[in-house]
Amino acid sequence: MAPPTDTVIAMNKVCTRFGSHAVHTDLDLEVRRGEILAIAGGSGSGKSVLMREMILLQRPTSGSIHLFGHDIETLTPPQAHALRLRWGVMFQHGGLFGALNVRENIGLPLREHSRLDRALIDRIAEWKLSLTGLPPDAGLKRPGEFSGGMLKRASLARAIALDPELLFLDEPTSGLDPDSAAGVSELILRTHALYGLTIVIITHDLDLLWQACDRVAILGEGRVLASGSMEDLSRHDHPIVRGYFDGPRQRAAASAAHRQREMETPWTTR
Ligand SMILES: Nc1ncnc2c1ncn2[C@@H]1O[C@H](COP(=O)(O)OP(=O)(O)OP(=O)(O)O)[C@@H](O)[C@H]1O
Repeated sequence: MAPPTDTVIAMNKVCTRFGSHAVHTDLDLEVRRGEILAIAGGSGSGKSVLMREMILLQRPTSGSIHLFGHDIETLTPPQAHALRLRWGVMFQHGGLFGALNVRENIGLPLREHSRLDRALIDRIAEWKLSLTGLPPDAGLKRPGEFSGGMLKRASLARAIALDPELLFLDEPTSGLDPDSAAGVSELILRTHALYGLTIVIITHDLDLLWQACDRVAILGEGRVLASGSMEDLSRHDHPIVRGYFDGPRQRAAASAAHRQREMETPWTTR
């Protein structure tokens, strides 16, 4: 049966095996239109594999996946191509090409998938770059000249080059100092508010989970152990879920989120 129209991604009874190693054994997950959903879970719990399955880079061993209402098993190559244009992906390590400058990197999806001329593509790339808070001259630099936080911003600019409906962010704050991580977290919220996107984030970052995400799905034991808001999950008693709430770091992240909510800036009203 097709999922409801406000469901962007529906995964049912997904199993994923590599030889005898079962990564997902019975995984159900729904991504709803307009939400920011985080996928969290321990190392090796299958978060990246799950994302690769969502973006058609990998097939599950069994189970069903519907993307924008389309069963991936019945997709023709042109349908798969059309679907791929509806999402943008920010990879963990940026995925920018070192031989191109940052503006050319951001313009790459437009060069591949549109007939716009070079000058217009450059203008659009500069606009996307400015949305991420990078200075105008940043576009002429090579990715190798950027700090970790700047790379994440440039990579986000490329992910939104084609104005996607759906955005995948793989560890968007990993490896960043707390200030840069907070800046990227705020940028995610601003991008979400500006474009009304659906966003799927893979992250371990407690501050990001608390401050930016509508729902969090926690993976473990081959499935989604629990999903809901961080407030909902804080009442869950599975030991892996408790790991996100018990301990000084966990409590500090929760208190910071509560303080932030009280201050209520325009893009942190959730
Ligand atoms: N192509 C592959 N071939 C064989 N095993 C794989 C392959 N891709 C992933 N795996 C295995 O699947 C499991 C889940 O990997 P995955 O990268 O999804 O974990 P993760 O939750 O993203 O972990 P981390 O947080 O450390 O990045 C791991 O045991 C990994 O070794």
